[in-house]
Amino acid sequence: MSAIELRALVKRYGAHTALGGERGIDLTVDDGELVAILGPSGAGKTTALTLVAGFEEATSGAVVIGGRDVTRLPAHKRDVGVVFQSYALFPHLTVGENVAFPLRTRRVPRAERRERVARALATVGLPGTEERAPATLSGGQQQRIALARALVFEPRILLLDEPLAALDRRLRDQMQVELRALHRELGVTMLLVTHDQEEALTLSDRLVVLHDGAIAQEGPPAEVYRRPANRFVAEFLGASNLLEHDGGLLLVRPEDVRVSANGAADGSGGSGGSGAEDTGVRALVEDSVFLGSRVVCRLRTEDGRVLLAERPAAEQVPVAGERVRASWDPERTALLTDD
Ligand SMILES: Nc1ncnc2c1ncn2[C@@H]1O[C@H](COP(=O)(O)OP(=O)(O)OP(=O)(O)O)[C@@H](O)[C@H]1O
Repeated sequence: MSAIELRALVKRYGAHTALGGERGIDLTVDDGELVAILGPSGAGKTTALTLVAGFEEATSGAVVIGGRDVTRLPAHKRDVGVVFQSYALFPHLTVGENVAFPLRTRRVPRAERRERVARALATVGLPGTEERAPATLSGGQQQRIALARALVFEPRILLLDEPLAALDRRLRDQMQVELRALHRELGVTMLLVTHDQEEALTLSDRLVVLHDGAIAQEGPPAEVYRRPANRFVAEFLGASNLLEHDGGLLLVRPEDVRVSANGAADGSGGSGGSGAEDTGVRALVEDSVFLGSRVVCRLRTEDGRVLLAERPAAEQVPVAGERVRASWDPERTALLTDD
């Protein structure tokens, strides 16, 4: 059964349509799935979550949770846990009291409360912190407490709005891994909102790209990345070379651009050899930027176009001023037609 269903969902604020465009949003999230909603600022991501959570009421359409129409049901009756970017812990309450909060409002008896709080804190890797004040914890720890608070009443669905945005890069990477592990362990359905494409690609089973309140594309992350429906999706998901081709735009991801010394035979080494020579172009290396494990080269083709190539730093990488040949496997490209 599907965990969440959005049916022709629309939210307007006055004359402004925040979500739903002309036809409304249709989206199904399966039981136990982790779906990421990705989009730029103002795309309607938070609006979508607040409608599922019940913090705002839909203008039209329906929200169905576990087969039940909850469109007009208040938030606390929806069996949905929510985690926001700013951990929003109550500063005057201890960690234990913070996590116990949803159990209190649900009138769970004291002894059971204590047990479930301890379990939730252990789940997020912070056992025994009940008596601490939130202010004595790091940002990452506070975010884990917020997660424990959302999990403590064992909701069927967890909504996460930019849950890692306030954390620094290293902690964010670590928490991404932990969130995935938690998702696997608990089997809870997760709907996550982010504007960070890497986070969405890393975390989700399925990706929904929002643009101006409408779904631009949805699908498994690798598929959306490799076969974007249009230019907006292609560029939003990562660096893109877009080349005019037969009345369409040919997408070549920078990591698929091979660079070899000018004039050298291309496609050697048995990498499929499917016509790589046909797509090879001569270019000048304008710049070569070292990124640790990778190097990004900006190439200028003979007809004046810029081409980005991203190569593993372990490879022989060309330097600025070098003349090279750039090529790619046609099978690794996608033709964008609907722009
Ligand atoms: N309470 C509100 N009143 C009026 N307009 C609103 C309200 N909430 C959101 N909007 C508008 O609806 C649109 C979608 O907003 P929303 O917050 O859902 O976008 P978002 O994709 O989450 O963006 P961000 O990544 O910046 O949070 C925006 O144009 C926003 O200004």
